Amino acid sequence: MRKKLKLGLFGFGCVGQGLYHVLNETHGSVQAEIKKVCVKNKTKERPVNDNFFTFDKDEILNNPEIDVVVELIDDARAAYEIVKTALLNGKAVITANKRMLAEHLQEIYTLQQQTGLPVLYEGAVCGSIPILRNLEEYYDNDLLNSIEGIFNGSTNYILTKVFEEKKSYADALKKAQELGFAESDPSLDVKGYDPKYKLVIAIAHTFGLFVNPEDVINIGIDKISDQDLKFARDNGYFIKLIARSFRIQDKVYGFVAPQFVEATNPLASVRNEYNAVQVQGAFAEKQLFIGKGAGSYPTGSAVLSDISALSYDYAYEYKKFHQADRFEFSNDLIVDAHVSFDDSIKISIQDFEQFQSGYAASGKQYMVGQVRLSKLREWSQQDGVGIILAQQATFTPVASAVKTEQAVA
Ligand SMILES: NC(=O)C1=CN([C@@H]2O[C@H](COP(=O)(O)OP(=O)(O)OC[C@H]3O[C@@H](n4cnc5c(N)ncnc54)[C@H](OP(=O)(O)O)[C@@H]3O)[C@@H](O)[C@H]2O)C=CC1
Ligand SMILES: N[C@@H](CC=O)C(=O)O
Repeated sequence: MRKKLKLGLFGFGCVGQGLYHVLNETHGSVQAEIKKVCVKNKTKERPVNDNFFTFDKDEILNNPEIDVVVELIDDARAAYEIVKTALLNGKAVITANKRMLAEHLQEIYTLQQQTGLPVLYEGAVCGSIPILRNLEEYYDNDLLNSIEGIFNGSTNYILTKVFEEKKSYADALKKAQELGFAESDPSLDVKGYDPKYKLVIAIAHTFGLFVNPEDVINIGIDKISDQDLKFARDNGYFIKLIARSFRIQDKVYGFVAPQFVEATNPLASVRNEYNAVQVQGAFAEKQLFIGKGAGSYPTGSAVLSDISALSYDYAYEYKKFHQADRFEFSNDLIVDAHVSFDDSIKISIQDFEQFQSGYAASGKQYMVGQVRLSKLREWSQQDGVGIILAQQATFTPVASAVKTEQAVA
């Protein structure tokens, strides 16, 4: 028997309004009713009756009639307090707040165990793509080797407009904001934080590992230059912001970085705000999910699906976390990268594990080769350094590179 759920909604912006509309469009097939919506700004005009709204969070959190809190606000710190209080007050939770989840996932897992109440968050990872429930249910017995793809709609939209339509970066970003794709602080998108938060959540459900987001390297698209775009076009490549995590023996690696991809790579044809997630299992091999990764209705539909799942008492079991395999997160990796930097910056051939080529043009230097991930993190934090991973980049654990060198010697 499906339960009829009484919802308390936090946030009535892009996603909150998307949920409101998709829930109304289901005409009762999802048995759920929004009882109250808590918002922040007292002077904002609302598209529905004012009686629907409150500015006092306790009107939802302390309301015994409400059994599910749907948290869709743009403030990760406030969201954490809402989610924690809701659980402690006996309410199930649905959230799309990837930053809050990534920063508190282990604690939220523990709170679920302690309270026996579920927290669902399909909308937090790649919008409308149903990846989390697939990782939990479909792939529960497959040994997964990697998960990677385009995890951010805004940057994919910007790259599409800049690369294919030759729009300016600033105009493309402005449009992504107007369309509701970008975060309230768009630097979270363009600097690669948002896809990193999603990757951290995906890692928990792929490898059963709770990783601190600060340990995961994120390089964004904000330093991609006209010269990089020209290089890509001249060679028949696209540039995509790729989040990836993979397992080599007992180590799990994960990072976000832009990469040159060949036109034949399936990710090259994923355009605008679409996202793509490629899962590789030991037995199923490669499978690719594509769908809208941002926007009001696509994300609203993922939240609606979580509401529907709650109506039949679905909860994540964190199956990979409970499996016997224990992995350790590591950044000790060597990758192939193109590095561009202003003349004033000190990067030399010796910084590379293996130097492949280099040249100087228009006051900038360009170097290509194999470099440690930790070096890329250091460089990515400096103004005037741009980093793009090579097409078909190889990823070599530092330990095995050292062993190979010793064997050669
Ligand atoms: N936009 C997208 O495509 C996607 C967004 N998300 C995530 O969903 C969440 C919401 O995003 P989005 O809808 O785009 O954000 P918006 O900026 O469009 O809306 C944010 C809403 O949160 C409300 N709000 C902010 N702080 C508080 C608070 N302390 N208490 C109550 N209400 C508050 C705002 O109130 P007010 O109306 O009064 O200003 C507003 O209604 C974010 O975590 C985002 O990362 C996830 C997937 C896709
Ligand atoms: N800002 C995010 C919104 C969805 O998660 C994105 O652009 O992907």
